[in-house]
Amino acid sequence: MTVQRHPATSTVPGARDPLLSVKGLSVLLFTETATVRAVTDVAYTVHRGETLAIVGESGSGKTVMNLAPLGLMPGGVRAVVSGSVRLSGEDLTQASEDRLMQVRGRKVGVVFQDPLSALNPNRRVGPQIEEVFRLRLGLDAAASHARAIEFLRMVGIPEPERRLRMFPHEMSGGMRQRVMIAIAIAAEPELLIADEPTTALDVTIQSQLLELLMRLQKQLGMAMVLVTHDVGVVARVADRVAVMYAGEIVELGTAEEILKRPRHPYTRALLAAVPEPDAPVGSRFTGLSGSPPDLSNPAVGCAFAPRCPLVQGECTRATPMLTQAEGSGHLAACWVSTPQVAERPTR
Ligand SMILES: Nc1ncnc2c1ncn2[C@@H]1O[C@H](COP(=O)(O)OP(=O)(O)OP(=O)(O)O)[C@@H](O)[C@H]1O
Repeated sequence: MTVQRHPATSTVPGARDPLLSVKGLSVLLFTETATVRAVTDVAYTVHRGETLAIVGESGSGKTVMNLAPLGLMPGGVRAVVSGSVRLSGEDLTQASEDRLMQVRGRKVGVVFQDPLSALNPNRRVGPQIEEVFRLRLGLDAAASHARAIEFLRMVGIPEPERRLRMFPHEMSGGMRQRVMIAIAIAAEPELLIADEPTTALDVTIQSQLLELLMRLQKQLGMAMVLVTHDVGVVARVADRVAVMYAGEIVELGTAEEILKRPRHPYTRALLAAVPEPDAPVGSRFTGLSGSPPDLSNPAVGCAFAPRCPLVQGECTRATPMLTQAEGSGHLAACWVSTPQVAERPTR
């Protein structure tokens, strides 16, 4: 087996420079009818070998935050990215399109929710995987074929030679997702971004795929950013959690802190229906009453204020910045729950 851990992954999270360091990241999307402030001034880090879960309601900016800096915007919408996104020190916001393509293939692997949209339905699976090894690693046809078999085995697909001859629609959803995972890790990336990788599957398959991701992460020494709606997944997999609301990170801390002692009223509301910190996989965050704000027309103050049970005067006057609570590494952006919170400069 040629697959090995990245050498630096014996690092304890926090002990060295982060693998990914995001600062002041904002993303504007220009649609035909509006300018959407999809992500506003977010900052976070991901250390080697660590798993950061990103949670938040639909439309809160989780996908755009992760994919726009890599030049991957669904629907071909024009995205303007500002701030810095450093991967092993290299600022991706300054990278050329060619360089981003290399980064996507070799340094960062991406697994999407729907593998059917990422696989070509008209081609057998084998050539699609083999192509990845040829293009990303420069292997010849025989070596690519051997590697494809090796990687299908690694992601738990039995009889890989036979599966390589199948079309995507001949496989189950879980198996297709395993194929996507094999493609994402083909170049043994340092970072795996998994955007709701198990959402469309039944709970047993979800659990198996999570086990697989956790095993591969250890084996390859990858860091993982996992976008999820499932509190059970967070409890099982995440080291740290970032909670997003209306394009902003409103709370950031260890999984234990966030699940046991959430500070932001939004996080508390999300967790309300599943308060046990060791919720089983399949326990989704709740639907909250009210709707998130229109990101093409942001209001003054805290974006959650119109839905917040703790709202007070300050909340509709100024935007709270993500601020560390005294004596902990746990950050929240809330005037009420985090007394030392700072005001965000006007946008
Ligand atoms: N291709 C696109 N064209 C126009 N607007 C988009 C596009 N993709 C995302 N957006 C907008 O950007 C904002 C953030 O969307 P994003 O997909 O990042 O949210 P999300 O939190 O990942 O949601 P979900 O959990 O449903 O995947 C939303 O207002 C969304 O409508």
